[in-house]
Amino acid sequence: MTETVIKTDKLTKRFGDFIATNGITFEVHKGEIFGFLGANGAGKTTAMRMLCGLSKPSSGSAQVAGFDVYKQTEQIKRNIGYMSQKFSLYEDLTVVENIRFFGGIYGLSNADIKTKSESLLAQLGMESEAKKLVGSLPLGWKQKLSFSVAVLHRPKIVFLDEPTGGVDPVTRRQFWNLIYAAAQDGITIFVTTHYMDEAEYCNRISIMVDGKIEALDTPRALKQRYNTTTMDDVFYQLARGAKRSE
Ligand SMILES: Nc1ncnc2c1ncn2[C@@H]1O[C@H](COP(=O)(O)OP(=O)(O)OP(=O)(O)O)[C@@H](O)[C@H]1O
Repeated sequence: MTETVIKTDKLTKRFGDFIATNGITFEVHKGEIFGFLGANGAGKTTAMRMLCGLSKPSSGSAQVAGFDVYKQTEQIKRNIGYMSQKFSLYEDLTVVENIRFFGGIYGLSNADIKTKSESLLAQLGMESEAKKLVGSLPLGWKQKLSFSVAVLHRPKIVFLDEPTGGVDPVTRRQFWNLIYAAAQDGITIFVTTHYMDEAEYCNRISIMVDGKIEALDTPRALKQRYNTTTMDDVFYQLARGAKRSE
């Protein structure tokens, strides 16, 4: 039977009178690559912050890795990885110092950190960059490194908020190879993106419009339902009626 690692029921976040995330209900399964799409301001980051235990919902319920988002936020944080375009590594530490630092935060032993950093650097082909400052690396490398660090402690789920923003298609493709490898290892991937080619790489996608999930299915089923051949067009058909966009 498929294991459910995220389960929400009418999850809602209000800011005063404004409903940023409006009653979303969905499930994500173990090892799935789940795309969380929506136009700017649709409510994706707000929803993701609640799932990561960083923001308390106004109403509804959610369990992440089996833990409750109201009462068990510390357990949630220990079982997830998180990466956003805005939060990255320490630019003034070297590659290997960053790996050591985050390994320590995640509670890995020194021996484990050493083995993991060697295999991580080999996987990324970054052995000769180990002693370089992260700040001196190209953005695409930083993002790949940042992802690898976010899964260093082998979390059950990794949340990625627009992880590939601003990099070229080749680098984005390489980044997705890392995502596939992590998913193969049983890590569930929850990813927001504005790139529709990336949406195609997901097992299932939800599309949010003005705080609500308007569609949720495989890319293939969504294209059939909206009678089109591209995710771009599915997205456009759903999002064109959106009242919010920034
Ligand atoms: N702390 C807050 N107080 C008031 N309004 C907020 C707050 N955080 C977010 N919002 C509003 O909630 C709405 C949803 O924002 P959110 O950042 O979740 O959207 P998003 O789908 O992640 O958009 P983007 O793709 O631009 O990151 C926006 O209209 C935003 O202005």
